[in-house]
Amino acid sequence: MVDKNQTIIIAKVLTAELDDSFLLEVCCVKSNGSSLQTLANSGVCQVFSGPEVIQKVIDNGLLGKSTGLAFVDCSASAETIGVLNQVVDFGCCVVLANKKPLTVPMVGAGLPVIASLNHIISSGDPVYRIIGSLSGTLGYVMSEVEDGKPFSQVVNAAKSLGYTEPDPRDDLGGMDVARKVLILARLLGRRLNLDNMKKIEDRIKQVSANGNVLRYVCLIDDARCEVGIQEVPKDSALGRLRGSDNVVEIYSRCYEKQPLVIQGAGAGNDTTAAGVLADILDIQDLFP
Ligand SMILES: NC(=O)C1=CN([C@@H]2O[C@H](COP(=O)(O)OP(=O)(O)OC[C@H]3O[C@@H](n4cnc5c(N)ncnc54)[C@H](OP(=O)(O)O)[C@@H]3O)[C@@H](O)[C@H]2O)C=CC1
Ligand SMILES: N[C@@H](CC=O)C(=O)O
Repeated sequence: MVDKNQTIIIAKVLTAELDDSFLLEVCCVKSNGSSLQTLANSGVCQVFSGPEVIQKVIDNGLLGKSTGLAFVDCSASAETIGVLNQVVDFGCCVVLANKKPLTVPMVGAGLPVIASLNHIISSGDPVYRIIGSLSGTLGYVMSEVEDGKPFSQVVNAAKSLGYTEPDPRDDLGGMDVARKVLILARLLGRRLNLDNMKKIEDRIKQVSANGNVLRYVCLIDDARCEVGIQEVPKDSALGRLRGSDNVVEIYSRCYEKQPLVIQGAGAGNDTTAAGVLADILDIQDLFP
């Protein structure tokens, strides 16, 4: 286990399961804002400081596929990309919540968006269009501001509820959604980069009194891959979204008139942790 400053190495990592009570202790230390160093006397682990320890773990072959250990990146950092490349080269299985490497992490937190899309793709069903709202933070902010709450108060609440990225500007500026959409477009075989994404102009001021609402919408079709604020009917699937819910509609040959719809909580610590755990369990069949 690694945070920005320390690495914990469990003594019997290759032979024994991680003890639940120790895991709980680690969670308590982190949520109290204390240092992992406080666990040094637990007798369960050794605690090291500095990034070079991770390199030692890699060099000692602890992260090869044959060890049965997976590498799980729950940071929001681009600094992990070098380590990720190395462990992938060793044949180690990787699970990502981190979107900065721009390769298949979770999209929609615990929602089965990637799994459903992979299912459609592997059945040979061509996907024509994906439309959705994929930011728990922006969904929450928009519906709370609609209800008359002040923007700054709502953004603070979104952060304390665990919806935002560590730096909420990633959500508010649309970059977090842009990463998710790029990841989906790449799954469809589109060779795009973040620079290719078109940002629709801010149209907040133009919302009329005709029953429409603003939603941060993402759209992928043959011609477009775009994210931005759109005015949508209040009674549409997107308009009805409340709180941190995400919704994704997938249109394919089989789902031509009635799209496959995935909807539910798209941000939050619990749903994200459940999604990471599901991904870890999914890869266990790959181990000998
Ligand atoms: N919250 C959500 O609803 C969802 C989040 N995600 C993704 O999960 C990731 C984490 O989000 P969240 O849990 O909210 O963020 P937090 O800031 O709460 O947690 C990030 C953790 O990563 C650690 N970390 C940061 N940089 C490094 C590094 N270079 N090496 C090792 N550890 C590092 C931090 O260490 P330290 O404690 O020392 O700061 C911290 O413990 C993000 O990529 C986000 O996009 C995905 C889906 C939903
Ligand atoms: N910050 C993200 C969390 C999930 O990726 C969001 O608000 O949707």
